[in-house]
Amino acid sequence: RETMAAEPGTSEVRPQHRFDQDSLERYLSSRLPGFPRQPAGALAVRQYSSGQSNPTFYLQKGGQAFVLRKKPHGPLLPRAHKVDREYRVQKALFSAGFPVPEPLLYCSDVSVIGTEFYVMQHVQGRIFRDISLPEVGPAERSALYLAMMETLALLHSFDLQSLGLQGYGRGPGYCKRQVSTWKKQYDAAAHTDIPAMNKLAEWLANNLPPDDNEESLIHGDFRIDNIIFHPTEARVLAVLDWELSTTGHPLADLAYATQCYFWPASIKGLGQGSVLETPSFEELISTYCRCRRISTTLSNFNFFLALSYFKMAAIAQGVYARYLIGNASAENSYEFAKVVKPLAERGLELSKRSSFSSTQHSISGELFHQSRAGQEILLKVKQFMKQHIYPAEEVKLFIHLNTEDRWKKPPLLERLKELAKAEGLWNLFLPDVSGLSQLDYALIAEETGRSFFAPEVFNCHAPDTGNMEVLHMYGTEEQKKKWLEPLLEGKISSCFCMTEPDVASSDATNMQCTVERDGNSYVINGKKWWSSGAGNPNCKVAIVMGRTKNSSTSRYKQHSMIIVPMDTPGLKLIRPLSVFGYMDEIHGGHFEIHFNDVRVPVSNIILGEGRGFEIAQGRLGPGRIHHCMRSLGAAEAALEILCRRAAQRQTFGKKLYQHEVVAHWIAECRLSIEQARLLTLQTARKIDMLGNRRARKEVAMTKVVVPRAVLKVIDYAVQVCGGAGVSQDFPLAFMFAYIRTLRLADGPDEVHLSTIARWELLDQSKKLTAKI
Ligand SMILES: Cc1cc2nc3c(=O)[nH]c(=O)nc-3n(C[C@H](O)[C@H](O)[C@H](O)COP(=O)(O)OP(=O)(O)OC[C@H]3O[C@@H](n4cnc5c(N)ncnc54)[C@H](O)[C@@H]3O)c2cc1C
Repeated sequence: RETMAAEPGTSEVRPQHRFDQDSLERYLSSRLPGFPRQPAGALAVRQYSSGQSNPTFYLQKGGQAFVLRKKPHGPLLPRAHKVDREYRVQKALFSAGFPVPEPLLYCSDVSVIGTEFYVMQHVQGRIFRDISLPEVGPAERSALYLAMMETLALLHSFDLQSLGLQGYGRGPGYCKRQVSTWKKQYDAAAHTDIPAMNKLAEWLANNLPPDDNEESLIHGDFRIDNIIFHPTEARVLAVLDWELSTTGHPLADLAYATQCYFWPASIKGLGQGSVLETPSFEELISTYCRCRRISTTLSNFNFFLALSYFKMAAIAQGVYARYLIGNASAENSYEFAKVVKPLAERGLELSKRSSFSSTQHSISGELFHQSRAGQEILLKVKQFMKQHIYPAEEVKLFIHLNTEDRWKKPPLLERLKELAKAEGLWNLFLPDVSGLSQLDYALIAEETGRSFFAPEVFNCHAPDTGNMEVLHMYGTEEQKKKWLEPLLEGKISSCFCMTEPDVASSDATNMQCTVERDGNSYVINGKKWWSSGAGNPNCKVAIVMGRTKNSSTSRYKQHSMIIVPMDTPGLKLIRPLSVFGYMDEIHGGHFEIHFNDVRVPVSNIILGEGRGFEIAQGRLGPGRIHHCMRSLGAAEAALEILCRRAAQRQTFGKKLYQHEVVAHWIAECRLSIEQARLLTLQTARKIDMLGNRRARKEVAMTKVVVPRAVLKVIDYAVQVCGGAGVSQDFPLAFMFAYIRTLRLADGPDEVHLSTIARWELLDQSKKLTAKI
């Protein structure tokens, strides 16, 4: 016989499952197209160790691999082990493009290997036996679980008729039948009395859901270890083990797939031992509901979870019964006797829970009411981050920063942008386009701020956001068509040129750059620096602020903003500026730009001569809040790094977090983040209710408080990580450099503090006047 390349998870065929391999080989040679005929007697067979029901075998001959599933030998429980049904459902699903192994041949002739069997294609990929997926990082784990949920939603979306599976199930009343089937199976296999099992059966029978006539194709055993994933991507290649598939209520599959979140701590070791923390239960539910376009508030989900536990308990009892008669297909079958009672007890407990929904509650979520659309988009963004952005960051994007192409946009970033756009996660920062409030968007911005790359993927990154706001609010139709539209589509990017090297620009009236009318043109002369994004190869336009000669005496009416295409003669990129040594290439860097007689048409002026300060005020309010929320996302990411490191490393006989000083730092970080977030949300709400101008004091307060709070968190995280914290192995140094600039950019702290004091004094004087 052939020596077999090792197939993970297989062993020699167990004695009780042996069959006539020569007979099988002869049969396959004559019936299975493409099965290698020569040399005879070379078929190698191994048995998969997992799976408690229909024994499954790995077949190999002539470099080709197949999988065979058969009924077990000996007496069997009624209605179980129907391999012909498995074959039929796989065939229908494969034809519909659903990920299942291609079924190749079914044999009802028991004379071949002693029982019915079928053969399917062998799919090469990853199977995770431990549901907590310890072999992958949190981002990949989330991505894999979310892919699994999307696949489940796809399964439930099929129309039975179009699959040709009419009559596959037994009609309406699935839940009722399930309760009675599993009760019968349990009774047939039970060897001791377990009161919780009886009570649970009774509760289920008396609390059947009113919509028990729903009929979708359901899998019946939908778990992560029944899925083959792509070898490197978070993509489902095949769903296995269709023995329990039928038609019925889809929430039964969903509850079964998410039961691990409620798994009793006392049961360990049956592939379900650890509680899954990432992704959360809510995320799985919301992914599923989004894909099926149903509400995330699931009524009667307690019934389905209780049913799941009842079924698990009955299956465990059945496996144990088969073990007692020597007919179980896995080696650890005897352990199943111990789990029946705790499973039944957990089922009873779950039956009493009143509601399950995917709405996540946090202190800020309860105090600040998000719109329904805001909640949904936030959840979609969270999933997108987990499914696409974190895995991309882990494997590709950070590596790109160290290549010679680092000033170019990595193609992966462009692909992610397309994906985000297709999902409608695009231009969320602009209320008139997204329909979101500032409060809604503030929470979304925080989520995207966890990654350096995410804001751009969602077309929500500075300075484009601010420039788009300017053009949207103040641009002419022609300006909008020419520049706003391609910016909104993400086809081009832009920069904003206000700060100058030769004058203190926190007082913008110092500005020296001139914008002078000359016939049908404006001519721009001057030097700018810190023009963020100007080095992006896609940066096609700048909004430039400069001094215009006019008759007004007000210091704040001497300046104008004007649109300057980057390829206008006379505009020259002089040099990129570094930020604590970082060039920030992926965001297009920060450039010094000189303008020498740069001539643009008069139609490029925005709003009109002398209106520059007016525009700057309108531009900076919401933008500052978004920056602050994004940086809170970075603070959360830094605190996560801090806590992980504190739990991993040990000094002087204790884990780092066990030293009280480190524990206090952790607490301080949490205090800072919560306080800063509450202020930011409060400001966002005020902008929503009263507009930018009336929220100026709050905007200034937020702009001072948040960067300070976030820097404090990052600094503690650096301290706890030791030398690693300032190295390229951790993102903390880059985070620190970036957040530190927020205490200068968009106005230094001192300017904002002066603003706050001015408004405070004004408010106090109003109070005094009111008292008099
Ligand atoms: C990473 C980064 C990106 C940037 N991106 C852009 C961009 O895209 N476009 C753009 O135009 N600019 C950008 N800037 C520039 C930024 O907005 C300016 O640096 C900022 O406005 C301060 O101006 P300045 O550097 O000229 O500092 P100055 O005005 O010289 O101020 C220096 C210091 O003086 C003190 N000071 C100032 N005013 C007062 C006061 N009233 N009371 C007490 N002390 C005071 C403060 O401590 C202040 O930090 C960016 C800056 C950085 C670091």
